[in-house]
Amino acid sequence: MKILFVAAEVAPIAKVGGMGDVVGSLPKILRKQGHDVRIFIPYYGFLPDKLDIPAEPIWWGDAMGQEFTVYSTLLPETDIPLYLFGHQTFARRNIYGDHDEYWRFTFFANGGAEFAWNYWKPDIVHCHDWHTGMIPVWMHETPDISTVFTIHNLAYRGPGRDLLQQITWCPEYMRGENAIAAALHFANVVNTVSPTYARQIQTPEYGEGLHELLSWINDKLIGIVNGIDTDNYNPATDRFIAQNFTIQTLDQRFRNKVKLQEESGLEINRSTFLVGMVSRLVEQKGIDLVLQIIDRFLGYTDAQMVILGTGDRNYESKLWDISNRHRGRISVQIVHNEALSRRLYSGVDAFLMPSRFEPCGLSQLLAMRYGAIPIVRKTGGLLDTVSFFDPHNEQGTGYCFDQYDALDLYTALIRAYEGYRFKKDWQKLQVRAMKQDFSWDKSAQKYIEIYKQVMPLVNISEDEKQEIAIAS
Ligand SMILES: Nc1ncnc2c1ncn2[C@@H]1O[C@H](COP(=O)(O)OP(=O)(O)O[C@H]2O[C@H](CO)[C@@H](O)[C@H](O)[C@H]2O)[C@@H](O)[C@H]1O
Repeated sequence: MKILFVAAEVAPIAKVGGMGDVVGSLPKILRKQGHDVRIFIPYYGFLPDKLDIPAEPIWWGDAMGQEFTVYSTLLPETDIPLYLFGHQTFARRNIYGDHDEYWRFTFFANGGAEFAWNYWKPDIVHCHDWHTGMIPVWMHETPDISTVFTIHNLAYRGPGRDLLQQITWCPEYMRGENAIAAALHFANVVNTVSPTYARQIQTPEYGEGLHELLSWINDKLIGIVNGIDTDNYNPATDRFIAQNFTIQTLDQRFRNKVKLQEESGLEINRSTFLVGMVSRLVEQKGIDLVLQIIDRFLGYTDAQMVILGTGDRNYESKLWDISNRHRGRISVQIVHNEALSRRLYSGVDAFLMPSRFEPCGLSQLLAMRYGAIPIVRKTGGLLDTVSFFDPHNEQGTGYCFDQYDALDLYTALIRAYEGYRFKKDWQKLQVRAMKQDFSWDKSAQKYIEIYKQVMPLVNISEDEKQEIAIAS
């Protein structure tokens, strides 16, 4: 099958959060399975620092009354063709946060559709989040291209219908009040990134105002849990961490902790309980709960914390204030730093993720991969990927709490703090967490199934049709 991924982010060259990880890792597995997967992203101003891009474009196009160019290169260290949508609106060095965000990503999506119609025609355009929400609308009358739309974050719904009508071709028949809603109506299949979240978004509490529409389309809505790139994120070979280790050499892991304490200005002590967070600092991630309990937690225990993240100014400055009050006990790093994130995953004892909602979450998977025990709220993908630690039966992989409530979080943190004193049990818990299979293998298979389901009939050869008939 020929599949074009269209997205605003791709790791490792243009990543803000988890969507970038997915777009950077799933295509590798799909290509290994013999599918021709290619990626289309904006040509951001910082990309020439990160990869070789030929000076000459491969294609010129028009969308929304503007000309654009497309450049062709490869995703670093892969054979995946990467197409860059070139226009000066993307020449800036940031991905998000500008006043014209709705315009420029709708323009990008339109460019992606033009590219798929006119230059490299895929069987399926796989669209990611609101930035690409209009593609299923534009494509739905193209008989030889189908669309899959993945919701990584429903909280961002993109431009409303009025703006879309002003800036782009928004056909009369289009339904949906914003870019995401339009995608939900017109994509051939919609998925989100865990089964629990796929159910939750059909309720008013999690549906961001779209729960009725999501329930209505539920026969084409599925949840597929994310994987991680286990070659790239491997504690045995990771070149960014101080000490490589495996399950067999877990006793060496403390060197990463000491290094992290040193690097973050914390008191160096390998037996102090160290909790970490790597997160976008936004409402979704439960930062307000953390702010409510942090003084008490540091006051009543001798634990330490390292927080790495960027996001809302308000959260950034409150965390910064706290770090000034508890010097040597908590380190707050307001930067986006991939290498430091790996040193954090490999050095902390426990990893905190008290999300208000969580479509899947990759950070808890990375934490487990690196032997850090997750402390999570039981919601969305966190519920699907972290199981309750039961020391008596030696089961479970982390500490979980139910309610979005500061006391519940505090109790879970204290349980983990106490649990850490029982070194043997803790080590068994680490081994169980590290043994979990978070590779893409199973989930990639599920994506292949949905691609097959929506494969345009006109693109299927007679032989393949016969195979399908036999199989069904
Ligand atoms: N300051 C920083 N420095 C370095 N690295 C940082 C960082 N802040 C975050 N990261 C990295 O960004 C990624 C975050 O991924 P998550 O999936 O946990 O959350 P996110 O909300 O961004 O993703 C959304 O999309 C993904 C993908 O579908 C869903 O899993 C998730 O639930 C949904 O909210 C991790 O790789 C993490 O290490």
